[in-house]
Amino acid sequence: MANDTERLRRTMMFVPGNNPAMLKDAGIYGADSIMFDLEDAVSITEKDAARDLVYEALQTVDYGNAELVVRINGLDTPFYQNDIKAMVKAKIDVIRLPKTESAEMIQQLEALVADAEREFNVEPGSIKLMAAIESAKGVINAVEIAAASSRMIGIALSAEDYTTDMKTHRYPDGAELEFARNMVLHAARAAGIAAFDTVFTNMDDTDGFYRETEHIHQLGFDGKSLVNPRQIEMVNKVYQPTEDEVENALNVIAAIEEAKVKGSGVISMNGQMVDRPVVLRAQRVMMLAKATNLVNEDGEYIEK
Ligand SMILES: CC(=O)SCCNC(=O)CCNC(=O)[C@H](O)C(C)(C)COP(=O)(O)OP(=O)(O)OC[C@H]1O[C@@H](n2cnc3c(N)ncnc32)[C@H](O)[C@@H]1OP(=O)(O)O
Ligand SMILES: O=C([O-])CC(=O)C(=O)O
Ligand SMILES: [Mg+2]
Repeated sequence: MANDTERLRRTMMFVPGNNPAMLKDAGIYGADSIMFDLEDAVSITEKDAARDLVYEALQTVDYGNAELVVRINGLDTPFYQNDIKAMVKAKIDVIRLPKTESAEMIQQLEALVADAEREFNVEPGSIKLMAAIESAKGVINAVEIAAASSRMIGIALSAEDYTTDMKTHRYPDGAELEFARNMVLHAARAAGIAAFDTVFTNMDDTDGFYRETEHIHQLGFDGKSLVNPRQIEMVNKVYQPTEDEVENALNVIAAIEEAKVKGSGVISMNGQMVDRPVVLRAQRVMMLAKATNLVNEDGEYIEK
C-alpha cells in the first residue's frame, strides 16, 4: 500500500453492503478507494446481513490495489460495535465514521478499534480512521476532529445530511456548501490528512457533475465520495494534468536538480522563481500524470 499521506484518493466509491452483485464487481471500475456501506444505503432490517456480506466479500473478492474503506453505522445506533469488530477482523484498511461531531467520537471509535485489534490479533495501529462531517456542529469542530487521532487519514464533507441540518438543500451553484467545504479542507490540510468532497446524486446531470468536480479540484480537495462507477472516469479526467502542466513540472524538476548541483535551493526558470513549494506542486502533477498513464515512471509520455 502507498504511504498513507501520499496515496492518491481522487475517487472513493460507495458500494451498498447489502448488494452481492455490486460487492463482487466493485473492484473492476478502477476507483482509488472502495467504500463498503453499512449505514444509510442499508435498511435497518438488513444491517446484520450486510455486515456478513461485506465480511465475506473481503475474504473472497480480489479488489486489486484499491484502498478498502467501510462506512460503519453511527455511534448512536445499536450496530456500530459489531460493525467495528467484524471489519477489524477482516483487516479493512480504513473505517469511516458517519455523522462525526467531535474529537471525542473519534477517540471512542479509536479505543474500540484498538480493543478489536487485540482481540483478533491484528497489528496494533494498522486500521486507519476517517470521519464524515454531516452537520453544523461537525463543521465547526472539523479542526479538532481532523487532529483527533494519529490513525486519521482524512475527513469528508457529507452534503446530503449537512444541508438537511442547515435547513436548506443542494443548489446547482453549491453556494450553500462553500463555508463547510472551506472548513473541511482547511481542517484536513492543517492536520496533514486528506479532504474529500461529497457525493453528487443526479446521475443524469453530467454537466453539473463536471462543474462541481472542477470547483472542488480548484479548491484543493484530494477527491470526492462517489455513488456510481460512471463518475470515476469523469473525476479522473478533471484531476488529470494538462500536457502544459506536465511539461512545466518536468522543467521545474530538472531546474531544481541543476540548482542542487550548484548548491542552491532556488533558481530562475524562464524568468520565474522556482523554489520548494513550486517543486512540491510539480511533484504532485507528476504523481497525477503517472496515475492517469499520461507518463511512465521515468516521466516520459506514453504514446496512445
Ligand atoms: C447520501 C448517502 O449516504 S450516499 C451513499 C449511499 N448510497 C449508495 O451507496 C448508492 C450507491 N449507488 C447505487 O446504488 C446506484 O449507482 C444508483 C442507485 C445511484 C444508480 O443505479 P443505476 O442507475 O442502476 O446504476 P447504473 O445503471 O449506472 O449501473 C451500471 C452498473 O454499475 C453497477 N453499479 C452501480 N452503482 C454501483 C456502486 N455504487 N458500486 C458498485 N457497482 C455499482 C450496477 O450494478 C451496474 O452493473 P451491471 O452493468 O453489471 O448490471
Ligand atoms: O458522505 C457523503 O457524501 C454521503 C452522505 O452520507 C451525505 O451526503 O449525507
Ligand atoms: Mg449522510
